[in-house]
Amino acid sequence: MIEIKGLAKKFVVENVKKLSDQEKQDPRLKGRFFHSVEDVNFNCDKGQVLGLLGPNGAGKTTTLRMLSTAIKPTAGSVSINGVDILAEPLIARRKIGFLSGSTGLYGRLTGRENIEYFGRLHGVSESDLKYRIDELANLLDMQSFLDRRSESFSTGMKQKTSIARAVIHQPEVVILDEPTTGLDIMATQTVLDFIRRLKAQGTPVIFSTHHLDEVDELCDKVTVIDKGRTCFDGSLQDFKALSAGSMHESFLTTIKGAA
Ligand SMILES: Nc1ncnc2c1ncn2[C@@H]1O[C@H](COP(=O)(O)OP(=O)(O)OP(=O)(O)O)[C@@H](O)[C@H]1O
Repeated sequence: MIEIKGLAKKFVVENVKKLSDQEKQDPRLKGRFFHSVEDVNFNCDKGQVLGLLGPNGAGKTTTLRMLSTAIKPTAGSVSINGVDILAEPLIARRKIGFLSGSTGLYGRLTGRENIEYFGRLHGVSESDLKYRIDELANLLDMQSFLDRRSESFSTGMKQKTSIARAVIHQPEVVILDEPTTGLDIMATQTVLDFIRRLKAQGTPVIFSTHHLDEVDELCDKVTVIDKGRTCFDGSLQDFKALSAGSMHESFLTTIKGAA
């Protein structure tokens, strides 16, 4: 179980002139600080999949980067199965599998070598590593390119390799930032099936997306963030019930309600 309470993150703005017009008018800009995330709350239980939604710039990536321990919150708490990630970041890091939107692979290494490298960093034994990589390559349909240098990979190949790398150590919680962005229909389905399998194994999965059909297909829970604040947090059924029409209408209702 992962529990997020009152999460906040502000960044120093070096030069206000460099902000976009939208950011200059954003109420989160306060003096020298841009408060990207102001008050985010949600939790995700064993075997649940949570879809994190929100307009561009809402604070989804900043939130997920805090959960992954990549950046430190200004305020709030995150606990994973009772471990406070701020108090014990090293222990927490082993419990988390994180796919960032900009995860770079080492181009000179093959897909397999990239995954092995991360596995070793996480202390996975050599025998487990071989077994796990074979298993992940099967699940993510990677056999045809696994032993090629990753510099020549397509977007889908890179994303599958990055996902395998993120979960090589069998984390207790999986966090994926827009895992299907830029993927074709087949690769998207492979990634969605993979998330479904994590759920079946009891692993909580939190993923951000702009695709409401994916949320409908996979999620038990929905959290909507707008301007750095949680404006909806509930079950998929409750989210759908916000509107008699489509999920798009439900989404717009949560955003309008927050305005
Ligand atoms: N290091 C930083 N310094 C200053 N501002 C930042 C920094 N990182 C993010 N921001 C700002 O915080 C806001 C939230 O950004 P974030 O990337 O979390 O949004 P998002 O919801 O993931 O958006 P998208 O859907 O477009 O990916 C944006 O206005 C962004 O420019």
